[in-house]
Amino acid sequence: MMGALQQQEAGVMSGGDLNGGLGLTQMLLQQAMMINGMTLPVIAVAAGMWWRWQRAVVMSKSKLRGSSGFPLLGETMAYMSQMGSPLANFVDNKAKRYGKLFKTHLFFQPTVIAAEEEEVRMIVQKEGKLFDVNYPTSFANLLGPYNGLNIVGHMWKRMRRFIVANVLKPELLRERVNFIEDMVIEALSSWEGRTVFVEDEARALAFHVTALIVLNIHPGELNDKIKEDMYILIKGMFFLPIDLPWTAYGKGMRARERVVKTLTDYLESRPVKDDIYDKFIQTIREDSPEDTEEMLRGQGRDLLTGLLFAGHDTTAATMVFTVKYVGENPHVLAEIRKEHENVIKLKQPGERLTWEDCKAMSFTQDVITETLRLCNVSTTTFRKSLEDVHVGGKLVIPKGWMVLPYFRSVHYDPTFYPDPYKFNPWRYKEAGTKLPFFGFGGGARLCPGSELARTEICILLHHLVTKFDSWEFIGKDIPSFFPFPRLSKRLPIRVKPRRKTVK
Ligand code: HEM
Repeated sequence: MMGALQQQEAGVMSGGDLNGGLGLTQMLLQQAMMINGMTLPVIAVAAGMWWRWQRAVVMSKSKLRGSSGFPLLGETMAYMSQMGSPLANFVDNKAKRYGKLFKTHLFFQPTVIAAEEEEVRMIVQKEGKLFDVNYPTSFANLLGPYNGLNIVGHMWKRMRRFIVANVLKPELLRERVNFIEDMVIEALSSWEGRTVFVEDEARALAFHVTALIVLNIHPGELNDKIKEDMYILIKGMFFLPIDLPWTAYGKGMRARERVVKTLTDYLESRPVKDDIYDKFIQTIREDSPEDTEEMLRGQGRDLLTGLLFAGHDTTAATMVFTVKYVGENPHVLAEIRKEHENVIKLKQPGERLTWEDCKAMSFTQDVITETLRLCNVSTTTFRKSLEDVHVGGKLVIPKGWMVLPYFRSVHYDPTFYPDPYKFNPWRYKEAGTKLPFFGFGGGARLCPGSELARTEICILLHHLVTKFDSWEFIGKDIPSFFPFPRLSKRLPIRVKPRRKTVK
């Protein structure tokens, strides 16, 4: 006669439902409890000890110093709790204790964090050789499996080449400058005499620019629909992938379904074809003739979703913090205004701002760099080691570990940035040499949208400082930095019109 366990296995194996729907695991648990009330706690303790031992074995492979924290969670909670603060408490404290290259255990993975400039640079520069991207599963689920941040090797190189040559090429972006300027002028035309929430304005502006460049659509109903769902989707990316109706991730997944449907409907009915989507699909079709139509469409859609994500919230957050820092520092406002008024003086009446003007305004560019240094849009990025990495003959990063090059620590390192919490755009000129800056990442994955983002912010600043004398902050805003830099009140301001006009 078959024992109870064998019968269960037979039932499960044959897809049967012998015990009113009970699965094998539940039956095993039930039996364990029936045998002895003490068995379950014993199994739990033994499993915990085995797991700790396993983890200790894995962690000991790296000769770095560090700690592995609690069972299962490791040091994830401590790491996450610092994310809302502008300061890297967790990383700084660990670096003080263990050195600037240390080991820990995060998101169920043995991890090395690099907080020293030299190692941070090495990690981003060895992309595809010693390291590859390793973004959380929630990114792939919400942005789509073919999005640029989750693909590697040939597929990634092909997508990147395409983006650089067809989407973010300076010649193409040059043509968009008038459109960006028109949008800024229109937005600012209603700012006088009311409280303006800069975050709302910046998010709308940055989204409209990205949507025009990526989808070729202008502000309107379709644009608003995608924008609202993209906000929900993006929020979900930074939480554990637990798909329940009330979790941020679950809401993000529903928003993704809506974005995919909206995009699919739009792509089928759009009046002008031969756009980014079509060109990309054509590129892949020629390169990988074995890909099915469904795969091609998926890759096309994920390219669009990935760009909509990468392009707008990052830029919007930087706009908001630029307005905050410039408004709080009258001497910076005066200097930036001088630079922008000089540009106006050299122009004929009615002549427009150009891409070249923006690139040539060095103080403005330093203001943007300083904002990105302080406001932490990108605190780190996610990598994994492709092979054992040795430093000084010691195995420090074993193959397959998660690696976080910590940009924020470099940006706040007083060796490079004296008085690091001070907003000081002059530091770039004074330093003489190039300061280490990872606001747009580094190496082969360096942000291809940096010039577009800088131009958008420059145009916003141009009209802000030449139309308004200053802006007053309404109430006290509290900054938070997770998942993106935000201000608790969305930066409400009241502008003071400019009394003096140039020329
Ligand atoms: C201030 C605004 C922005 C910031 C701070 C920013 C930051 C970054 C960073 C740090 C990375 C590197 C990620 C990594 O190494 O894992 C990156 C990649 C990327 N960014 Fe940006 N970005 C901004 C604006 C934009 C814009 C406007 C676009 C385009 C519309 C864009 C498109 C991309 C793309 C496609 C990638 C992936 C590149 C690759 O994997 O090869 N970004 N960005």
